[in-house]
Amino acid sequence: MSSSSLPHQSPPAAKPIGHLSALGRLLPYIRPVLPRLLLGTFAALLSALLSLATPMVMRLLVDGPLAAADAAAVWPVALLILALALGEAFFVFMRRFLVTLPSTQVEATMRSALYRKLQALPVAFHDRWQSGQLLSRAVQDLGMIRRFSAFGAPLLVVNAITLVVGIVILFVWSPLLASVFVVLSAPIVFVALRFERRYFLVSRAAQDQAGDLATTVEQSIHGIRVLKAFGRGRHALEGFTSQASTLRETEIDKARMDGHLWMWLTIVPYISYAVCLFIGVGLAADGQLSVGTLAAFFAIAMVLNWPIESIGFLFAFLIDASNASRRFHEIIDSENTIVDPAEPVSIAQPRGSLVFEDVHFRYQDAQPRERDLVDGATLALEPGETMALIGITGSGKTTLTALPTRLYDVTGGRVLLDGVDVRDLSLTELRTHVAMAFEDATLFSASVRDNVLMGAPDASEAALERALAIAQAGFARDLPKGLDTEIGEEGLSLSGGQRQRLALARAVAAAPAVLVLDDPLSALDVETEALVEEALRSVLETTTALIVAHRPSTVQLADRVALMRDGRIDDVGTHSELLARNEHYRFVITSLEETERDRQSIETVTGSMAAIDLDDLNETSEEVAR
Ligand SMILES: Nc1ncnc2c1ncn2[C@@H]1O[C@H](COP(=O)(O)OP(=O)(O)OP(=O)(O)O)[C@@H](O)[C@H]1O
Repeated sequence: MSSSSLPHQSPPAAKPIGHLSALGRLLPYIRPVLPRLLLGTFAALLSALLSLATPMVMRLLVDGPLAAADAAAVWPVALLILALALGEAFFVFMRRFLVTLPSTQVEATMRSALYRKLQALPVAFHDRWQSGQLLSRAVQDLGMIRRFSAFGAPLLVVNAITLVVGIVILFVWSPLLASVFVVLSAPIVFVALRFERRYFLVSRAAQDQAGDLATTVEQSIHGIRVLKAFGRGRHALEGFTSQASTLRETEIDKARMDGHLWMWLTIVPYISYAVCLFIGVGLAADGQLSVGTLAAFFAIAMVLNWPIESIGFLFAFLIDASNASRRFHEIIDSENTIVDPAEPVSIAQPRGSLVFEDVHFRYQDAQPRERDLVDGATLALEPGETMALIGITGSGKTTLTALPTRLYDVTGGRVLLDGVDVRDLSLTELRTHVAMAFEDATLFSASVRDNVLMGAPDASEAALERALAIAQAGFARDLPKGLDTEIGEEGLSLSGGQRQRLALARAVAAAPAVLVLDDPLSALDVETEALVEEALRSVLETTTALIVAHRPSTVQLADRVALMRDGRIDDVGTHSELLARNEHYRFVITSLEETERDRQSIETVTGSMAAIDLDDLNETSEEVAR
């Protein structure tokens, strides 16, 4: 899927909800730490109010001891100003101390909630969302929300209150000067509104672009072997650089808008001060205003300078945080369609009968005119039966095998386990009864033991040994720390065949009633595959198995074979029955045999090449050269 077609990547055309509503949605996460955050905000408010008190004391100083030339009276006032400054510093410290802890807790709680949701959301959700978009929400957006709750929000509240209190003081001292100051500062509101409209879109675009960039990094690291093998490093770098410069331009756009707003927020108040100074000096000269009041008026106006100037970045901060909240809630609000039923049925002793009953399935992004990918598949597996599933590529085999464990839900028909619709079982119980191994064997950054026992953490050591033996994964014991060896991210330090064998051991260790294997032996060489198949027979005697087969030898492992064609089960029977009666089956088997022959010849050639002595090769080439 092309990245540009993903719905979450482009900024929304219109604001779905306002900034305050978007931030209000964070309340459930903030509520537990709200008292402490409010206390921090209160400390910040006290420090701001103390900063306003200083000019008031100065006014007393100028109109009192200074006007009366009373030097002795200056000292107590100076000490009072010092005390106010110390008080202000103390409350600044208290604000930081009080808000840091709760804001990190908000971030951690939200991150856990996001991770829990991502785990619960169905595979169909993950098909549509790029990993980088999820990653950037989990890291960048939540960091933004933490900083806003610790710093932005308290400062916004405090600065707003400081501004109001400061303006009220100005009005008390000189209604005329205060009115001039307020009226001349009014254009700031229009500038801010214009800024809000434009900044909202650019801020959202930057956050989405950061997500795209994270996706690119993730993909290139994930696919580093392919990039290196095909010499595509430069191409990947060019793509990354182009994305990075797009993000840079967007960030510059943001900074430019911020800078413009900041400029107006600086210019406009200073024009107001200049006019006020002009009028104020006139008033003082006429004796309508004391010199102390005029000095204090400007001292207050200067204190208000910061709350006014900070509106710019705090407003930008608020928009960034509200966008971060929207992006977070886009995940949290995603509907999880694959959930436990209201009243789950339980199967105490599963026998392992698996039935597909007129099953239909189509992916979410399928076009309306396309037929269903699984288009009325009906298939019954008896308890303990091993059924191979074959068909030409794209016939829907992998998709069908994803339905019993509810990786996807059927869009029509039913999948029954021991006669119970799989949607009526709790997901935990269902996935205990049905285990899967995929062709693409994913392992985690954990020990071999933890990887294998993922589906059965309480399994005994004997069960673990048995699973490893069946999957021919004895090599794991020879790793540096045996089964406690940590395997690298996604098991990339192991060979493809080794990873597949561990993934198969994981499915076997889960001791399920039904085993669904989607071509899990494809990376094994012929001999190892034969050994695994032989060992699997012992498991498969008691376990129902549905095995997607791409090799004739896997087909022979099965009791019966189901032939899938155009999303339906075309025929079911033993290998020889189908060979005798079904032409399409013969065609599929022939093509599997041809593919297998090609594979074996490649293996033989690779094996012989490995056996050639390099000295012989050198001698031969020298002879050829001669
Ligand atoms: N997550 C997905 N979203 C949309 N379409 C998908 C998705 N996964 C598979 N498809 C499409 O479904 C079709 C059938 O895929 P599926 O993997 O089930 O076939 P298959 O028979 O297992 O093929 P193969 O033998 O090559 O593995 C393909 O055309 C594929 O493009």
